[in-house]
Amino acid sequence: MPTSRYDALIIGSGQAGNPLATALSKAGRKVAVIEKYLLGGSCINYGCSPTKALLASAERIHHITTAPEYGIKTKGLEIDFKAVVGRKDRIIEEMRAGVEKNLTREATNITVLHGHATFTGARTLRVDLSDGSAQQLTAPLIFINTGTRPSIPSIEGLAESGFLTTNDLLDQKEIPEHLIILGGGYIGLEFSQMFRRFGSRVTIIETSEQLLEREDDDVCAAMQEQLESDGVEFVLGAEVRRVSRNADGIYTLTAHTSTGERRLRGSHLLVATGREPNTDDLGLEAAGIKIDEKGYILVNERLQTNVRGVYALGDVHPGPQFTHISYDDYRVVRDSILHSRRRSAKARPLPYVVFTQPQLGRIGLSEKQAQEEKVDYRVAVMPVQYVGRARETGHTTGLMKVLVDQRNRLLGAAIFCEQGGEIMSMIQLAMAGGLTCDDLQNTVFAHPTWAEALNNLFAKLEKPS
Ligand SMILES: Cc1cc2nc3c(=O)[nH]c(=O)nc-3n(C[C@H](O)[C@H](O)[C@H](O)COP(=O)(O)OP(=O)(O)OC[C@H]3O[C@@H](n4cnc5c(N)ncnc54)[C@H](O)[C@@H]3O)c2cc1C
Ligand SMILES: NC(=O)c1ccc[n+]([C@@H]2O[C@H](COP(=O)([O-])OP(=O)(O)OC[C@H]3O[C@@H](n4cnc5c(N)ncnc54)[C@H](O)[C@@H]3O)[C@@H](O)[C@H]2O)c1
Repeated sequence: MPTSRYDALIIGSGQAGNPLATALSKAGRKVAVIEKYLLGGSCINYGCSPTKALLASAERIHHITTAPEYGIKTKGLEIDFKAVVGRKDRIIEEMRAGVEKNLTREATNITVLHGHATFTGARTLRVDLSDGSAQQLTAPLIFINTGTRPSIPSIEGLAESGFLTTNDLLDQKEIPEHLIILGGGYIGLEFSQMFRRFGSRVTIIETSEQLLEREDDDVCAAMQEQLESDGVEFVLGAEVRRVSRNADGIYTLTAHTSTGERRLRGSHLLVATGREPNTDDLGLEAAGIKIDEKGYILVNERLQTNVRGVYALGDVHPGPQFTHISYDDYRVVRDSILHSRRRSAKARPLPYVVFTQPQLGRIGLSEKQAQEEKVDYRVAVMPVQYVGRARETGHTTGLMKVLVDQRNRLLGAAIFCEQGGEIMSMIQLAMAGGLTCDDLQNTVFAHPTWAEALNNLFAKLEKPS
C-alpha cells in the first residue's frame, strides 16, 4: 500500500480537530483530517446543537401552555413533531455544511478522508475508506480527537430488549408515550424536560440519591423541584437489575431501591448513563500510546501523549467533556505548535450550563467542593423570586448562589434561573478580571435586567453553618 506524507494528521472531525486543521493549513502545513462518520463530530450532529434546537421547540410549547398566566388565551395546541425534527435537521445540516466548507472549499492544504483511522506505528495510520479502499498515511504530528460514545451498563436483558441512545432519540419520528431515562446527568435532565413538554410521560431512574451528584444539595433539590413541576417523575437511589420487553414493545424495568423492589413500565427506554472513549479500535498499542483504566488517553498539560508528536484533544482524554473544553484544547495545541507559546490545559476555568428551563449555569467552586478542599469561604444564596426581572417576566423559579473568599474574591457560582448560563458567564468574567463581590454589588447595572440581581445577591453573605 503506498504511503501519503503529510505535515499533520487529525483523527476525528471534532470540536478541536476542525479549527486545528484550519489553523495548521493557514500556517502552510499539509493536513489530512480523517472522519469515519459525520464532519463536525458529536456537538453539531448528535450532541449540543440538535438537543438545543429541540429544547427550543419544547420551550416554545411551554410558552404557549403557560400563556393564560400572562393573560393570553390560546385555542388548542398541536405539535407537528415531524416539523420539529425537520427544523432541528435543517439547523444541523447548515452547521455541518459550514464545517465542510471550512475544511474543503476554504482550505487549500487540507485533505478530508472519510474513513476509519487506526495506528500502525507511532507515525503511521491506516485509513479504511468508506469506498472500501485503504490508504497508509504518515506525518510527524498526529492529533487524536475521536471523542466518546454512550457507555451502556451491563444489566440483565438490556441488550436483548433493545434501547435508545441520544442519537436514536434525536431522530425519533414520533413522540414516545412513556419515556424511561436511565441516568439523571446532563443528558437525562435535558431530554426529560424536552420530551415531557412534547407530551411524553417521563421517568428518570438514577443510581445516586440525587441528580447531578457533583452539585450542591440545594441546587439539585431546586432542579428536581422544577422538573417535578413539569411532571417529570424520579426514581432515585435505584439500581436497575433487569430489563425486559414484551411483544407489544413495552419495557419492564426491575429496580432495587432503599424501599424495596420496584417495577417500572414504559414505551421507550433511553440509556444516558455516561460516555466511554473511542479508543478501543484506534490501534493505540501499535503506537505505544498509554491509556487509563477506562480507555481515556493519558496526556500532559500540553495535551501530549507519551509518544512524541502524538496529541489527544477533547473528550478522548480524561477530564470534563464539553465543547468549549475541546475547543480550548485546540488553542493549547495551536499556541504550542504554531506560536511556541506555553498554554496549559490543566489550570483553566470550567464553566458549564445545563440547558433545562431555567438553566443551571456553573462556574468555579461549588459549596461541596469548597468543603472538600477545606477552603475558607462565605456563601450567599438568593431565591430568584426576589429579583424584579423574575417577577415581571414570570420566571420566579430558582436560586442564585455564590461563594467568596475572606478577601471578597469570587470563588464560584451556581446560577439556576432564566438565562442562568448568561448570568454565570458574567460572574466568570468578573472572576477572570479579578473583581470582588463589592465591585459587583456597587456596579450600576441597567434596570430591570437579570444582571441587576448581582447588586443584591451578595447582601446576605454568610459563613457556612
Ligand atoms: C446529547 C449531548 C448533548 C451535549 N450537549 C452539550 C452542550 O450543551 N454543551 C457542551 O459543551 N457539550 C455538550 N455535549 C458534549 C459535547 O458534544 C462534546 O464534549 C464535544 O462534542 C467534544 O467532542 P470532541 O471534540 O472530543 O469530539 P467529537 O465531537 O465527539 O468528534 C469525534 C469524531 O471522531 C470521529 N472518530 C472516532 N473514531 C474515529 C476513527 N478511528 N477514525 C476516524 N474518525 C473517528 C467520530 O465519528 C466523531 O465525528 C453534549 C453531548 C451529547 C452526547
Ligand atoms: N449542557 C451540557 O453541557 C451537556 C449536555 C449533555 C451532555 N453533556 C456532556 O455529555 C456527558 C455525558 O452526559 P451523561 O448525562 O450521559 O453523563 P453524566 O455522567 O453527566 O450522567 C450520567 C448519570 O447516569 C447515572 N448512572 C450511571 N449508571 C447508571 C445506571 N446503571 N442506572 C441509572 N443511572 C446510572 C450516573 O449516576 C449519572 O448521574 C457529560 O459528562 C457532559 O460533559 C453536556
